[in-house]
Amino acid sequence: MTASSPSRPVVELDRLTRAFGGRTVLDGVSLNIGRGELFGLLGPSGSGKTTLIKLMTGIDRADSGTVRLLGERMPQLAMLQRFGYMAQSDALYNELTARENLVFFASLYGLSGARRNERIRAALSVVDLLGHLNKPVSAYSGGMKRRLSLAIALLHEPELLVLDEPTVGIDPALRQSIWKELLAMRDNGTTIVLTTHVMDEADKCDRIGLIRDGRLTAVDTPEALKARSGASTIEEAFIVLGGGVRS
Ligand SMILES: Nc1ncnc2c1ncn2[C@@H]1O[C@H](COP(=O)(O)OP(=O)(O)OP(=O)(O)O)[C@@H](O)[C@H]1O
Repeated sequence: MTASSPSRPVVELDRLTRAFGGRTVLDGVSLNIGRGELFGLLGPSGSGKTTLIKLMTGIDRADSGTVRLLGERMPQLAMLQRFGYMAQSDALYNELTARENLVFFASLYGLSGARRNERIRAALSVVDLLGHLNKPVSAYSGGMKRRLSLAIALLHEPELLVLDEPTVGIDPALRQSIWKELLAMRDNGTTIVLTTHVMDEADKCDRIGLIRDGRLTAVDTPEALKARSGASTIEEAFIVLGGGVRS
């Protein structure tokens, strides 16, 4: 299979291990995610979700194991143009306006001219920030900063989106419209990997990975996880299948 083979998984994680100060935080995580899949990582606080996302995107390096995104071995700087990443803490320039932030990231992604302006408007419209384009980010609320971070991740229409808690701090109406957009992108073939604590969001994913103490305890569709655990909700399935309760 070549790196760009359409049948090759978009995300390939093989036996990833990561320890901090002698404490193992990820313990042999292997996972494949296919093209056009919406995959949710669900786990209690401290279970290793963000660490896994950081290894996936090349922000951090595994102690052992390998990561391939879109067939390419990570970490690799050139890959930044091929996926969109939204970190848990917003990586924004506070002294710049939203537009200036977007122009900066657009240049990193190689977007310019009319196409750049068109993509800036489209991404801001998804997160309902068009009316705040020229405000400095320092005047944004926490939720607005999350929304701008999401717009940056979507800016270059990447074939893979990796989103760490994308809807935290976002009100329910906008959360719903963002989910509509995510599902539409998935339907158009975008692969999406996200972390969430919101059970009804997990239910919307094609597959969910339950993570606890740095291990994937179950990976399946929401329906199959519920059936397997005899639960009627993802929340119950999560507890039965070793996801534990969020501390
Ligand atoms: N750079 C680091 N140095 C030391 N410990 C770390 C580091 N990064 C993460 N950890 C530890 O690794 C564990 C997993 O953290 P991680 O952020 O991946 O969890 P999480 O599942 O994303 O949690 P949350 O849902 O609260 O964001 C935690 O115990 C955390 O304290």
